[in-house]
Amino acid sequence: MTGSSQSTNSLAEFQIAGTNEGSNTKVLPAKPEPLAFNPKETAVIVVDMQNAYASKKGYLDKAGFDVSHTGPVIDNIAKVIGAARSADMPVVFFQNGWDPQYQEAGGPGSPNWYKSNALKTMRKQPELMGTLLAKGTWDYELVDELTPQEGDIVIPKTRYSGFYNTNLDSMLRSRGIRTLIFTGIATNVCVESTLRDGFFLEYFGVMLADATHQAGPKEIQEASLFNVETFFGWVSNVNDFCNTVTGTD
Ligand SMILES: NC(=O)N/C=C\C(=O)O
Repeated sequence: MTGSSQSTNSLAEFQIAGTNEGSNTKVLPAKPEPLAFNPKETAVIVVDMQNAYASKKGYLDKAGFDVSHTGPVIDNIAKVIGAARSADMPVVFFQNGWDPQYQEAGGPGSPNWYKSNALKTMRKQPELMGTLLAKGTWDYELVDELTPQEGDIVIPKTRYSGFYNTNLDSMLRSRGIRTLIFTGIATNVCVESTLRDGFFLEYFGVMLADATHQAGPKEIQEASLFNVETFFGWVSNVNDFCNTVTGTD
């Protein structure tokens, strides 16, 4: 278990006392200190595991980002999803993108028009128009290895944060969810944006470092993990999460 100071233990004990069902509470090894959570009040969030972000010839690849190391992340997310399903935790899949005419992306009146690297790539290569992040295309689809099953929740989104203009918050609140386990791509964009918005809405956010992948140089992954563990939540890993949930630790 990481973080073994007196104050660290006190935090986990304090959190256990604050949960609704103390007897179900587990303690997840995490940085900057272990985090107490109740699996019945926890959901796994899978951010944008679409071909666009995880596959060669997808949007990120075409825009010049390195996606050659996403394979292990896909495998790790599959393990997290398996553990979550075995514990009856909701699994929420996000799909990022827009209608094929890109009305939902926003035009020149939207900062998204200027900042979206998908839109910029398509403006530079007009032959790609309609192929990147457009609903109904291969690019928009979730990768084959992470296909939602009955009971999973799939939410489309049009901006980086999964809380923006979606029913995520009400869907989580109606299920009594307090803790969110984050996986997906990209760590520093949609994963971090969603975790940050969750923090403002009083969710306890945990990023699983080896179930996320950055868009940009690898230092960006470290920067995002630093931001999370220092300011917005907790950082853990796939083995610790799965072992804690399935009770093998
Ligand atoms: N899913 C993401 O983190 N997306 C990052 C960039 C983009 O969608 O342009």
